[in-house]
Amino acid sequence: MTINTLIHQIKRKKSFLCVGLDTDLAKIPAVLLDKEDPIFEFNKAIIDATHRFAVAYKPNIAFYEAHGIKGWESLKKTIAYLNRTYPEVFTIADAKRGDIGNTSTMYAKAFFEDLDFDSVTVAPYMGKDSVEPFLAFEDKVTILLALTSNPGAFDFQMQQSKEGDILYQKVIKESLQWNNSENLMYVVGATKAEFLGEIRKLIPNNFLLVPGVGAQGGSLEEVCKYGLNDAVGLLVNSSRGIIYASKEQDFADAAAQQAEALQKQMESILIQEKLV
Ligand SMILES: O=C(O)c1cc(=O)[nH]c(=O)n1[C@@H]1O[C@H](COP(=O)(O)O)[C@@H](O)[C@H]1O
Repeated sequence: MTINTLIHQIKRKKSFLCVGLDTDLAKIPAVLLDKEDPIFEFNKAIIDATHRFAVAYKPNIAFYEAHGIKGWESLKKTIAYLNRTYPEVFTIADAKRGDIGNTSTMYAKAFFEDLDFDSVTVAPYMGKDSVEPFLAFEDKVTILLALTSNPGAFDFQMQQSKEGDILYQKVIKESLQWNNSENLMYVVGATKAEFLGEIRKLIPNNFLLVPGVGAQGGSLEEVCKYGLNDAVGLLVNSSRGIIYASKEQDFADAAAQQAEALQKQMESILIQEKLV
């Protein structure tokens, strides 16, 4: 899916919600555990219940890899279901990959060709040659970690060099020089909303993937205040806050209610900002 199609979907659904599929067997309803593939059954029910309110889905690959071949099969079935049933949604493989060039090419093939995700999250710290193999897929989107939501973001990303550059800002500035940088999105944690104004000065047009509302305590209003641009420019992710709204049989309805509540907040902000 192109970024223009994503923008069209955001305006149509009046939502920039991304639902995170961080599916944990210890947290899903017990009734599903007897099924042949509980992770897929859970994901399918969540997707069917929430797709009206969301424009993107983001399976976090760790939750699948933890179960070996069976987990990878659940992931394959989930992305195939999304692509077949809801081709209008944007899909994100949250894999946080990046390695020497030939290895990155193989990661890119895994997520873009074999699994056919629209995008993948990539860690920038091995530099240009580790990211360009992802950018070489011109019809796909590479999502670079800029300023992450976790407390450890201050360990390295916020460090200032002698020349005065802050590391996450250097990552953004340098990456704009790379081939096909128009296919880049950036991760900025909702817990770091106060930095979004500065970030928007560097990248007024790129989309930002913003995780950290809900369970991590980030505020949607704060994120929108500094992060919105003329094309909306935001995908705000919530995982646990939506998918684990109930551990009972009503889990899908409960997830839909949480997704709808976020969508309604987004809709009123979009209307207020005259973006829809
Ligand atoms: O790349 C990400 O999506 C990501 C980056 C970041 O800075 N912080 C962050 O929480 N994430 C991911 O976003 C999701 C957040 O989940 P919840 O806190 O449950 O909404 C998890 O899958 C995280 O791995």
